[in-house]
Amino acid sequence: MPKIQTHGREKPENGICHDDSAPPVKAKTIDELHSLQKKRSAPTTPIKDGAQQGNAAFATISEEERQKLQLQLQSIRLVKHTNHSLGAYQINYRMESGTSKSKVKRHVGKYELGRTIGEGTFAKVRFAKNIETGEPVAIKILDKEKVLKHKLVEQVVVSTSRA
Ligand SMILES: Nc1ncnc2c1ncn2[C@@H]1O[C@H](COP(=O)(O)OP(=O)(O)OP(=O)(O)O)[C@@H](O)[C@H]1O
Repeated sequence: MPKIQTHGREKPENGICHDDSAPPVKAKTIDELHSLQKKRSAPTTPIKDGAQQGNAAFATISEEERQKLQLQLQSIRLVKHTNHSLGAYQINYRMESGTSKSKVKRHVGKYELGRTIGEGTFAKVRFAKNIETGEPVAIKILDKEKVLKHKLVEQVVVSTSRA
């Protein structure tokens, strides 16, 4: 096999090879070297308006793409908001109480509502405590819409009058 020629190259010092392809750095002090490194790593891609408004993530994409991304972000936020503040129980409770309040009631009369302990087809059952006596009870919260839809009002009236 023919030997590979290494014209113009000196023998490696101490067996260590050097990459001589890059031009030598002309810096005499550490500060000069740092400023040269900063200049080299500066962005070369032209920055659009978005970056100037502090929106660097959208700096190198088109206006149409930016709008699409913003829409996606908004819908993600909406889903998160819905999960946190509009759980099934809360919707049911608002229907049952007949109000359009966005806050969930923590009290029903003298009862302080606690965690949900069961769920049926038309109702949720929550743990509650009588704030006067401390007596624990189970409170059934009916889904008004479902009760009306299935014409169960009479049944509900009968069962509550028995209790
Ligand atoms: N007094 C109670 N104490 C403790 N848990 C209860 C009480 N009443 C109901 N639960 C719990 O709540 C769940 C839902 O009760 P609910 O009466 O609404 O429905 P269900 O009769 O069990 O079911 P469905 O309405 O679908 O026939 C029950 O399965 C039970 O686990």
